[in-house]
Amino acid sequence: MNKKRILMVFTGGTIAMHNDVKSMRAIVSSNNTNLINMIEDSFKAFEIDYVEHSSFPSPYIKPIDMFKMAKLIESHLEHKKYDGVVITHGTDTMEESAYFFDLYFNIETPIVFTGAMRNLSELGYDGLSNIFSSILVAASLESRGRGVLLVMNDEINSAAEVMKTHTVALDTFKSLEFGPLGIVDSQDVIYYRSNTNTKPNLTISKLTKRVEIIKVASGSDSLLLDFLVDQKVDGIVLEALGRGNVPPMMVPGITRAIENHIPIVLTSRCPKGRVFDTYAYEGGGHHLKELGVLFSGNLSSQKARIKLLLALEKISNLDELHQYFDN
Ligand SMILES: NC(=O)C[C@H](N)C(=O)O
Repeated sequence: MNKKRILMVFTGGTIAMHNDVKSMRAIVSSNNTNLINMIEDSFKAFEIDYVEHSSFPSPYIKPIDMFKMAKLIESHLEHKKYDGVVITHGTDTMEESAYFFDLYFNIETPIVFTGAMRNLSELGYDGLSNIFSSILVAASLESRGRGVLLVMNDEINSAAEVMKTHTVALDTFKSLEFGPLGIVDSQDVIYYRSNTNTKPNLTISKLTKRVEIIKVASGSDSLLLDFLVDQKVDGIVLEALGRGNVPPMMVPGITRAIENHIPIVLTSRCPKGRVFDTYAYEGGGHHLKELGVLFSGNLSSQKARIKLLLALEKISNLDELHQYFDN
């Protein structure tokens, strides 16, 4: 039987780090040779091609890097047939890169993100088992057409739903609202449900915009909104209160941004649930909707930012942007 063929792309993160002997704190490894040797020893049942893209701690990864990675993977997939793709990535911004890819790619081939919470020097390094489960998921026919996936701790999550929820725990990645799509158990890839998201096709040919996030708190006013309008950013995501409400002192800033053709996307600082136009008081969701604010369902602010960055490359008209967000 032919071996399944996997494309593995290294981008960095704790999965490829080790402890500095002096400080005993994690530092980036200069190459992935150790990791590749471990993979080669363990996974002889697969044919794996390796791409050493980078060794970034993931806080260094910018949206433009995500775009370049997506292009690179696209060109590999055009030149050779793969059963699946596995991308190793730092966990801090993994949910953003994975969601970027989810919006960008419109293919059946499984793309799986994975990483580690413990580095190569630490007891209980979880990188190898995460890579193993990810290869199994990427090679599984059951994974085709499910969008981009994130596999850690033997759980399979959808890039559109998943979030890093714990600073250090091995089971940090959770789809808080819906639970995992499935699991890996004794080398079996088992799916329990289908994805909830209907994703717009946001395959883009360039990435040029700047979108910032403002977190709303009690007493927030228009200071940060005014600053971003003055800076001429291309879009603003508000991580608002509860169902999607802001203090009335923010309304002048929101109005000014929209008058300056800067789209505003509404998310909630609650980790679960949709934003909705329930409240008609000044600054309430209904009022914000009347002002022209875009609603982003149950996306986190960091994912809504990625969606707006991509959407703005396709469209700048507010009415048409509503098509990408109001669902
Ligand atoms: N577990 C990790 O990978 C965290 C690391 N700071 C990173 O995102 O690169």
